[in-house]
Amino acid sequence: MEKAAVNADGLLIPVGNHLCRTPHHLIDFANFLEGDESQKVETAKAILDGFQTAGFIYLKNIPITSETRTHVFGTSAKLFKLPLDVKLSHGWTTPAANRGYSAPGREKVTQLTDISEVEKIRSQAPDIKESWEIGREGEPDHANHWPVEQGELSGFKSTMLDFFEQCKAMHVEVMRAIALGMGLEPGFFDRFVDVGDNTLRLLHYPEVSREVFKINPGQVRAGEHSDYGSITLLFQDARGGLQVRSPNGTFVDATPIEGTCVVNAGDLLARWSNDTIKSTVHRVVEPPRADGDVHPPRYSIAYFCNPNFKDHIEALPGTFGTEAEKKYEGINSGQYLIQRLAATY
Ligand SMILES: O=C(O)CCC(=O)C(=O)O
Ligand SMILES: [Fe+2]
Repeated sequence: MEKAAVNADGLLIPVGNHLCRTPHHLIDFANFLEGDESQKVETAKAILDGFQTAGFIYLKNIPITSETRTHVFGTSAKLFKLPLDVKLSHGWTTPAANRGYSAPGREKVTQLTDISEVEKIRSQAPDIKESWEIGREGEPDHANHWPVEQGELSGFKSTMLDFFEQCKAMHVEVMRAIALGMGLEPGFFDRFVDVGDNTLRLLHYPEVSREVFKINPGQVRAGEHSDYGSITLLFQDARGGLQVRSPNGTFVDATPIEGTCVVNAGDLLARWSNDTIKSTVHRVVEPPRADGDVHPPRYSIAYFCNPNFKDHIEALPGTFGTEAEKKYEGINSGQYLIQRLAATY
C-alpha cells in the first residue's frame, strides 16, 4: 500500500509501522539562520530528529531565492536541449572525475553491488533520465565540462558556479545545525566541509508515454538507491514522482512543496553518526498525474555534499559508548565515494 509522505496541510513521515503526522519535518530554516538562541537550538533539534527518524526533511525559507532557483532550472532545461552528440562529447568518464553528461541508461542507481545483477537490471529497464554533473571548479586533475556558451547557453558556467557556491554554503549551515542538535560544538563540521568536494547534478527525465510504465511494471524514472555522501539538497519541479522508502518497506510520495528544498542524509553521514542518522532509500517513479497519454518531462537538481575528500571519517563523539560500540572502521571520504560510484556506472 502506498501512502503519501506529504498531504495538503502538513507532512506525514513514516514512523515504525504506521504513518505519523509530524509537521515539524517541514522546517523553517530561517529560524536556524536568523532566530534567537532558543529558536536556533529548537530548529537544530528538529533537523537532527528528521534525519534520525525519516532521513528526509523539507526546508523552507532557505537562503537560495526562488528567482535563483527558477533561473538555474531554466538554464538546465536549455542544456538538455543540446543535440545528443554534443552532450555525448561531454560524456561522464570515471568515478574519480565524476563530471559530465550521462545519457539515458548510463547509470543504474541501485543497492546491488554484484556487477552481473546490475547489468541484468540495466538491460531490462534502464532509468529514463539524463544527467550532467558539475564538480568543484579548479580541481587540478578533473576539469568540469562546460558547453560552448552561445545563444541560449550564454552565462551557463557562471550560473552554475554561483549556484554551486550557494549550495556549498547551505551544506555548511545544515551541518552546523546537525552539530548543534547533537550537542557538539556548533562549528564541529566546519573544517570537514570547507573545501566543497560536492557534486551539482542537473537531471532531466524526458517526456514519456504512460504506456511505457504499463508495459513494464518495473519501469521507473530513477531506480531505488540511497545517496552516498553527507547530505543531498534536492530541488524538484512540480511534477512529482519522488518516493521515499518507509521503515516497513513501502514507498511513500515525497510530494513537491513549492518553495522548499528536500534534504536527505547520505550513507557516509549515516556511517559517521554510527547509524544514528538514517540514509533512506528513495526512487523516482511514474508521476501521479499525466497530460493525457504522456507524462511531461520532469527536471530536478541534486546537490550531493561530501566531507572533504582528504578527510578521515570516524564515528562522531557522542554516538558510541565504548570503542566496541563503533560499528565501522574509519574511512577516507574521497575513497569511499569513488568506491560507491564505481559500482553503479
Ligand atoms: O530526481 C529526483 O527527485 C531524485 C534524484 C536522486 O535521488 C539522485 O539523483 O540521487
Ligand atoms: Fe538520490
